[in-house]
Amino acid sequence: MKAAYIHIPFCEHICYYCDFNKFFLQGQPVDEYLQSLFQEFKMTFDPTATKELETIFVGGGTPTALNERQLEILCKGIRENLPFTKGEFTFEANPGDLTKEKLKILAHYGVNRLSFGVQSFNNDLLEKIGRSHRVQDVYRSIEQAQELGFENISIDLIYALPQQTLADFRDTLQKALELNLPHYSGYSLIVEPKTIFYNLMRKGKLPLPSEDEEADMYRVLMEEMEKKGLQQYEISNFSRPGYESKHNLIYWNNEEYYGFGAGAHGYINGVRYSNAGPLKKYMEPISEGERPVFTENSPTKKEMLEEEMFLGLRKIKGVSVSHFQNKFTLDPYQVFQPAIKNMTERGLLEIQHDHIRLTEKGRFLGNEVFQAFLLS
Ligand SMILES: C[S@@+](CC[C@H](N)C(=O)[O-])C[C@H]1O[C@@H](n2cnc3c(N)ncnc32)[C@H](O)[C@@H]1O
Ligand SMILES: C[S@@+](CC[C@H](N)C(=O)[O-])C[C@H]1O[C@@H](n2cnc3c(N)ncnc32)[C@H](O)[C@@H]1O
Ligand code: SF4
Repeated sequence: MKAAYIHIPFCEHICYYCDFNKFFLQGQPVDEYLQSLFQEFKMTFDPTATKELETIFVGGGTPTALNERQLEILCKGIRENLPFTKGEFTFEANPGDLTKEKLKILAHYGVNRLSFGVQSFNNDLLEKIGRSHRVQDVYRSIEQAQELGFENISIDLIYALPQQTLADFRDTLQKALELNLPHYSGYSLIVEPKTIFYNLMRKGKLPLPSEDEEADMYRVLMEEMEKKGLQQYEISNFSRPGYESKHNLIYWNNEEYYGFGAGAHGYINGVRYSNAGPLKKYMEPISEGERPVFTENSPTKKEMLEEEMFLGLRKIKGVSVSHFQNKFTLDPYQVFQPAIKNMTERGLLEIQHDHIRLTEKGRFLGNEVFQAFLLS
């Protein structure tokens, strides 16, 4: 394992679309939570399997919702408990909550990549989706971060938001690209059960763009990124060469990683697991010296073959046939013969030298392609 994900499940407000594991910050036992995290590092980390981590990703929730004191404790605890010297160290940040002091703390502890949850450059839309930050906060936070020497900065955008038009999305994209950042993510809105948006949708009160409009937005996203020299390297991710997210590539390459924190998932020594999400259920076992694992599953060979394909096909480069053969001593063309044939005939998949990959049309219908790779 050369990657670690660390989950900070606190937010200063709850966005209408979000179903990640998170709790309203006020009144939460944040200090205790951080101590539990460090205990979890100690009881989970396997020094024989990992000499040095190559990537650390601190996500949430909102890691930057912690106050300065807590943020410093978190960074210090990470550096004291996990072996890491020179790799990619990402923190997710909410544009509104990142003060100069907090940025200085992150810089001091070697954080070298920031991923901002910007979502949109339209203040009306930001309000409608329940964000607390406004466009001005984005500019301020990014400027401050750059002044302090952060240059590997990414922003997340969401499209197909309620009442969003193609013209609006174009405008957001243009403003995002004017910032000249080395990395962008563009996600289409997923209306997840138990979110405020889901309830509105059930009542018929969520005016979403049509599927065609959503596809148009995705097309424009890809076109505009390309025009700016940002290479698409995954269905939703674009970067200047060399600025791909190394951490996320580890997921798509179907490699193992540690997952620490409430609700985090990990993949260690052949076992995929997820931690308990509720804070009490996460912290209690740890206080008794046990890992807070909630679900555990050791993928069978068949599941591993499937995962290799549907994770790998998310990358624009696709799945390397020779790597697949070396890893599994099986030929993907044989294992997945019907799926490859069918999806190629439908123009959703193509073979390029050593790689099996989605066609441009396939990128719009990724889920359909991934499903075809489930072995019966
Ligand atoms: C879990 S959030 C954490 C980042 C930080 N808390 C923030 O919101 O700024 C990570 C990213 O996932 C994306 N995301 C979250 N919920 C989504 C949804 N329902 N549909 C599409 N994208 C979503 C957003 O772009 C968000 O920035
Ligand atoms: C949606 S992605 C956004 C990544 C961002 N676009 C970037 O380039 O760095 C990040 C979110 O995925 C979730 N996530 C990532 N890895 C995770 C893991 N191992 N366990 C649980 N959640 C994870 C977290 O909610 C995190 O905030
Ligand atoms: S999108 Fe980010 S800030 Fe909003 S509720 Fe989810 S984790 Fe918190």
